[in-house]
Amino acid sequence: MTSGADHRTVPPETAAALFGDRIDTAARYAELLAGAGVERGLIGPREVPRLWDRHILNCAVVEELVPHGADLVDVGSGAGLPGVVLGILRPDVSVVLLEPLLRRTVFLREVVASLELENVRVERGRAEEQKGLAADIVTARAVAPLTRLAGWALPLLRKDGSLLALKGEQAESELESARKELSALRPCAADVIRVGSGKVDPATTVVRITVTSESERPHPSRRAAAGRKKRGRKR
Ligand SMILES: C[S@@+](CC[C@H](N)C(=O)[O-])C[C@H]1O[C@@H](n2cnc3c(N)ncnc32)[C@H](O)[C@@H]1O
Repeated sequence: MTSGADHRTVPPETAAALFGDRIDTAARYAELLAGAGVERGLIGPREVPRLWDRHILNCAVVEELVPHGADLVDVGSGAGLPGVVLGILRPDVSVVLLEPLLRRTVFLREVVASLELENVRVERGRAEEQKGLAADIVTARAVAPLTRLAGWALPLLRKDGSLLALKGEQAESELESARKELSALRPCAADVIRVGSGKVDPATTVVRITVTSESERPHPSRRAAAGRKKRGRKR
């Protein structure tokens, strides 16, 4: 994959502070997004001047919520946000970029190879169809409404693992209206946090949903059957 230097993708000072010795790799990713990413329609041309502030840095600050050595699945990775950014910043974290669309997985594979990201791999598929993935962290940005997203992500998580959904200003109200459905999916705790204050403006809003039990909540019909069985035994 070729990439031309583009003055609009020169990293701002805040980027150097956040990425440290990974800044050159992050800058190459910005060039790939602005070049092949735009040419192939993975990112809109109008996003190029705000690639760093609105996309890369906004995703990078989520890094502080990712435990050391975590297995991370980025659902609906698209052009690699936030998964590629987190993979660049955190070589200790194993990242799976999960994306159903062929065109996007081709781009993602080229990015991973070009940036030599040994801790990142690409899986083509839909989140709700995954059987073999087990994660400590699932990330998602601009993929689906919270309840649908949680329905896909919570089964992928180990106990104490978290879904980190990057959301906009409506995060609190979205979470409040989703709470009942969330607890029916799997025992979990949820909150809204803002990360990166002083590093990005505005700070990134994340809905965090943490799985609090090993087992999945049984399907209501199975719960009813189990109840009948128990009552039957007493008689
Ligand atoms: C609006 S894009 C966002 C891409 C990227 N996360 C970002 O913030 O730029 C939504 C992405 O989710 C993917 N997607 C849609 N349904 C999905 C599913 N069921 N499982 C996994 N990914 C899905 C789409 O193919 C698309 O790449």
